[in-house]
Amino acid sequence: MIGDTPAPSPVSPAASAPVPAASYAVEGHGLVKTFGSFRAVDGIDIAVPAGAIYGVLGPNGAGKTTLLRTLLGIIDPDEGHRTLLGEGQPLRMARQVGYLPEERGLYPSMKAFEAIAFMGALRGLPLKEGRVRARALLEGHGMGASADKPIRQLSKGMAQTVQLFGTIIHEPRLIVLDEPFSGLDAINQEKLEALIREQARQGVTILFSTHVIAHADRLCERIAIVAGGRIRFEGTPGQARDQLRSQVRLRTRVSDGGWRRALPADTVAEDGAWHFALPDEGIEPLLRALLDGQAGIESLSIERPGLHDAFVAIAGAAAAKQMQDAPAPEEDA
Ligand SMILES: Nc1ncnc2c1ncn2[C@@H]1O[C@H](COP(=O)(O)OP(=O)(O)OP(=O)(O)O)[C@@H](O)[C@H]1O
Repeated sequence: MIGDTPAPSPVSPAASAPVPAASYAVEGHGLVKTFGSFRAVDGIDIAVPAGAIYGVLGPNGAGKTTLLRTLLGIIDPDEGHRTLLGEGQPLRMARQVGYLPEERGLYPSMKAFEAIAFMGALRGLPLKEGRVRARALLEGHGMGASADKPIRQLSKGMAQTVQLFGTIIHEPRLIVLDEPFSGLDAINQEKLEALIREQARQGVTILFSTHVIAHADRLCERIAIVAGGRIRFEGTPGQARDQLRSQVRLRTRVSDGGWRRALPADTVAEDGAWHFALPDEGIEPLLRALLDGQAGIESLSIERPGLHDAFVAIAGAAAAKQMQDAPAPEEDA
């Protein structure tokens, strides 16, 4: 579910109306970053629409962190150029960006609200204002009792939430989160998803990397699937799924008859059921043949492929094996 954030229309990229350049919060063109002879980012074009929740999805070592750092201006590309909030020199926009790096780190003896205010100060927010906002953020998210506790007394999930609050305290226009869900339990993952949606509702652009398909599926209006330093797919999760055909599972009481000629050529019999991809013409002609032939339909299901199936088809089974899937949280608050 994408919350109340306006989503781009779910049409194929070819049919999409061109988005005006100013509507992109982040753009990268022909980006290449090598470490020695290794191309960690190998010719990437990316455009993140302003206001979108955008996921960069890929296995460990795919180049996600290097891509995010390159887009942010933390490292310079060997080739290509990027634009952050319309600015060709990304670091100039640092105060309007919130960045949660993959390596987390807070001063253990600092109080939670001070840590948040301190991170805001690094992005230009006056400390006094930061302290007020930090307390409000903590209280607003049920963590008021932890405001004066030193970081070392917080649980890992709470400390990560504090760092996240420090990432957004200066009210950035763009939030970039590198693997924000890793190390969080299901409840804190759910809270983080809610926070991301809340920011997006306020018009903030969210760009995050993940190797958990379920998060991208639930949150993102658009995704880029990255493997081996390249983008293998870019579009909506629905468009990714559309790369595969829906799968039909049919059980019949009668096992043979003239109606079997109507089964598609790719049909396989397994576990007492017929399995095949949904034909282009739909299920209706087959249904007619089954009814006319008195096949005795016991069950029929048509399943749309999940994003995980699409990921396997796009990035390959080896890359998919390295993806870690998380349990789906309960419905959103
Ligand atoms: N500073 C560096 N020097 C040498 N190699 C690097 C450097 N940074 C990244 N790499 C290599 O580039 C590749 C891509 O790394 P990157 O961290 O961008 O991937 P990732 O998709 O974010 O994966 P992970 O989630 O594991 O960090 C990896 O093989 C990594 O070892």
